[in-house]
Amino acid sequence: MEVGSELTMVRSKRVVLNSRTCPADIVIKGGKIVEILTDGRTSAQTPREKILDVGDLVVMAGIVDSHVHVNEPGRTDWEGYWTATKSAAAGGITTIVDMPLNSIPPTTTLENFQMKLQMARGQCFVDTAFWGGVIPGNQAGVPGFKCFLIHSGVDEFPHVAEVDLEAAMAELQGTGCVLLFHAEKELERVNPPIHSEAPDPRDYTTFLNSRTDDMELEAIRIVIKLCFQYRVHCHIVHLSSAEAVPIIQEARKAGAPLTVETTHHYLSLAAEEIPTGATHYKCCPPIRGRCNQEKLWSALKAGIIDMVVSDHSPCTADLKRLETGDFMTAWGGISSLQFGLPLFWTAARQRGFTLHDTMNLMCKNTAKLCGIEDRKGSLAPGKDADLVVWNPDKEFEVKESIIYHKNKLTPYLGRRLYGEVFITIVRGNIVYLQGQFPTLPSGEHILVNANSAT
Ligand SMILES: NC(=O)NC(NC(N)=O)C(=O)[O-]
Ligand SMILES: [Zn+2]
Ligand SMILES: [Zn+2]
Repeated sequence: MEVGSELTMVRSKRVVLNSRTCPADIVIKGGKIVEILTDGRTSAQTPREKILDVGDLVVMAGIVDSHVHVNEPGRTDWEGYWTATKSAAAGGITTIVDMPLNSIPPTTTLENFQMKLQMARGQCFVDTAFWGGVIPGNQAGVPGFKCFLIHSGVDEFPHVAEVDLEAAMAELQGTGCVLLFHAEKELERVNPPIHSEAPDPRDYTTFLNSRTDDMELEAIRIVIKLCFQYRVHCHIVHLSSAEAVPIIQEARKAGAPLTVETTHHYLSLAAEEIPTGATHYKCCPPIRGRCNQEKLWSALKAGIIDMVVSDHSPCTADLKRLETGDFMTAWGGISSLQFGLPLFWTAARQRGFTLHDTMNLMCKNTAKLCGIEDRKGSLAPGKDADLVVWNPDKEFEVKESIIYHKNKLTPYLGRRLYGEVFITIVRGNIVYLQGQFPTLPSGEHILVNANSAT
């Protein structure tokens, strides 16, 4: 079986279905799943050609990573569609959803959106969807939105004030669209800590103390208030502080249309292990302590956190300031797109999470957030034949030679992970086969609209 070929059936002894993991034949036609045959059933449609039998390898719905910064156009040297979607394919991710910032121009107008689509065309190894962006004054209608309550890290994507949010949410009322929040807020410090001498910027705790839990908590309180006030689906991206879990839980119990994600960094890394000057670990909100990490895992297990994404946010190596190790001026963002599944699984398998939980947290719920669950995120007749074939029991090392995204600078270099991806299939096409890629990318561009995939 060679890369690029269009399959007609995938057979495995371990297919992750909605209710169980079992032997099954997935019959594919025209890029769609037409039948899933279990319990030894065959059907008249069982095809005779292009059958891929993967034996005991796990077959799961392709991952939908709803939080990826592809910085093309404008900062393609940070990350572009070719390298980002190649990295996604190598990681079993069959759809990425591109954030509206770090590209120049940002996706804050329909015209800028058209430009993004143009740049993505013919460069995508996997399907690519797009979020729009809300910044002060642009409450124009674009599908699905992201906004910041604190400086975004790039000047061309300013953060919003509550008054901007009120306008945006009034515009969104009744549209079924979701508003995503980078929920951190600068706080006036009544009596700021007086330091005898300036804290060392190379020391991770200096950065950690500049992005405290209460900055997330205050921002999330505002999101919850607006969520109730306007009854618009609000989504908190990359939750880092577990201190916010109780108020999120309480708001959801009270019926707030609120969802929340966390990222692989907060689940796999802890402040205590970040070396001095290791600015490739810098992201906003920051990676917090081990105790916080355990509470995030508990919230994930309890279903209070709905999904796990990468927040792949690369930049050029120089912006990471590794030579000075200055956390305060280094770019905030971690590269990790390709390793999401093994990162999550390596830790989750020890905490009693199942393959089924993994599919829910990384495929089904993220597809639902983006309004593309009718065609992505789980295995069922009628859905796109997006599959990842992987071995949960196979350990491998993150080596620079296997990293496909542009910025090879990731905190996970050298780490040994469980869950090697072998084959990635997008709409019936093999787009990755153990280190090989098709000559022509096959990804298509999906407009993210909470109402429908167009
Ligand atoms: N401009 C960014 O890419 N920001 C991102 N940076 C992080 N997470 O450190 C983000 O998601 O906020
Ligand atoms: Zn963010
Ligand atoms: Zn982000």
